[in-house]
Amino acid sequence: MPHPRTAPAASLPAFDYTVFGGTGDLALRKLLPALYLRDRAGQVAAGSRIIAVSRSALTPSDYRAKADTAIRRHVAADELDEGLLDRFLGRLDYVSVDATSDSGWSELAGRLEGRDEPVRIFYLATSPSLFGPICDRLRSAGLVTPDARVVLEKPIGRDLDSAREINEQVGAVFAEPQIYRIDHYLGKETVQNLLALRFANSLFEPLWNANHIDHVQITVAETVGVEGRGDYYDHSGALRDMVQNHLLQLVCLVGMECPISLAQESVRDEKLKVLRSLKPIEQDDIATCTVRGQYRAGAVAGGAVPAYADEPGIPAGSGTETFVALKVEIDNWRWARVPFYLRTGKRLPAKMSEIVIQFRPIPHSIFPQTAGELQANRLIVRLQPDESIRLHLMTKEPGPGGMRVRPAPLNLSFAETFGGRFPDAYERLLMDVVRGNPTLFMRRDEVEAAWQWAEAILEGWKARREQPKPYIAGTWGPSQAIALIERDGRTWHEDEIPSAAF
Ligand SMILES: NC(=O)C1=CN([C@@H]2O[C@H](COP(=O)(O)OP(=O)(O)OC[C@H]3O[C@@H](n4cnc5c(N)ncnc54)[C@H](OP(=O)(O)O)[C@@H]3O)[C@@H](O)[C@H]2O)C=CC1
Ligand SMILES: O=C1O[C@H](COP(=O)(O)O)[C@@H](O)[C@H](O)[C@H]1O
Repeated sequence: MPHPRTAPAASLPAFDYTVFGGTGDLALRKLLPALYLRDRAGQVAAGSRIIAVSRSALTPSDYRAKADTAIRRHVAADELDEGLLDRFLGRLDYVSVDATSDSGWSELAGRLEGRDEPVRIFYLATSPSLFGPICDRLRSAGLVTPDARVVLEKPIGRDLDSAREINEQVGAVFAEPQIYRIDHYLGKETVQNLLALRFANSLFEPLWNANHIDHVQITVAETVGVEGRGDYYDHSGALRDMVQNHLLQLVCLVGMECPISLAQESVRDEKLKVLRSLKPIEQDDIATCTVRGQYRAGAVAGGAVPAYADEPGIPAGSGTETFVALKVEIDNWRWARVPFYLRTGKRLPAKMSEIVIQFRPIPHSIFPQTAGELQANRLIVRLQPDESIRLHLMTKEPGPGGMRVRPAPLNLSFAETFGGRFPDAYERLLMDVVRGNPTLFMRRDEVEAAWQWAEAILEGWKARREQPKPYIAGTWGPSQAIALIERDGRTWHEDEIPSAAF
């Protein structure tokens, strides 16, 4: 019987969310559905507005029609309610503004004038090259009030220098506490639960170190290809798109010390220490600690899919990686010589993200060989789908006939325990901005520390002219990724992949 979820829809202040890039894929597919769902949950205060902005010449009612279509497409049918959708659409407005010219700014200012009460938020869902120009013009238009907030979508740059430049440009207009850099993985329920698992239980923390943990695996696997974002993706690749941000944030949450509280700076301070302790992967380590891959044509979920090179928007002969596997070390007392094996890729056999904590074997066995093979304990945190936490323990096989042991899981399934739907990451994060809580957003120093570490890998690949190794779509990446972990006498955890995880 699921435990009833009791979270009340906390009352939040009214807001004016100005969404630059309001006609783009991100706004229509993620942001509007998330705001609609929060409105449906009763969290959007009366008088709140969403002002979409882009260059397209649309009237507010054209935009509402676009939003209506997008919400109907991207929100589950049982969460659509005609009355609530109408109310939500009534909160939407649209202004045509060009971020790179004077066009439209006075109209936008007119929309926000006299609205001192609601929380003023600017969400920049545009190319990062527009972040600086948009902030400059917001300032010139007199729209940056002391309490205004700005939300920056990833990617924040494509290397350390460009990230610094963007941070400088935005920082010249907004103070750091006003800046919310999104990493949507931090908004996922199961990712936040890592804090609860580690620091709301006394069971694991004494064992959470190099004395008891043999290694950690983090897999973020996707079945999709580049989904019409070929132009962006080909300039990015898996290391920039997924590792520099999402996977490193997961490493931080697994690896960090207990923060002194959940207060915003405490958590971010601890994550920063992990990022700064990451052992640099130098050029000489590239061959043993990294694998780049690119998918060839194959089959995913029973359907044929083209090679990356044949996806729309991908130039012939592209050397961009769609898969990365890494062996990473955190150079500190807690994690000395404990490898963190990371892998992520597109067109893999399943959509599945999980963290595996592999404990060390027992120091001495009292069991005869006939009892069966003793396997070391393993904690598996399934982030998505089928969110769960499983602890593999050695257990006596019931029945007479001597002692036989085998591994069996203690299984905490989120769906069975809590029931209901889990809010999408954007729902949580968009409301945290309204709340003024930046804990689940990245601070400038975190982003830059992550780039500094990731950049060494990019430079190593460049210096060695490392071409991506081919893998067939629908497989777990190039064979070199298997070798990366097997060289150390370990294997990737792949035995509990749900067949329906597409
Ligand atoms: N789509 C996704 O799932 C994700 C996207 N991101 C990032 O978010 C950003 C936006 O992505 P996405 O929505 O996919 O991109 P799109 O290309 O779909 O949208 C870009 C938006 O920016 C607007 N725009 C472009 N130039 C200007 C300008 N000069 N002035 C004002 N508006 C402008 C476009 O409208 P118009 O042409 O009418 O001006 C459009 O609304 C990118 O940096 C992307 O990497 C991050 C995570 C996920
Ligand atoms: O940020 C990104 O994340 C998505 C994967 O997110 P998920 O929530 O579906 O796991 C990825 O497809 C995209 O390329 C990347 O930009």
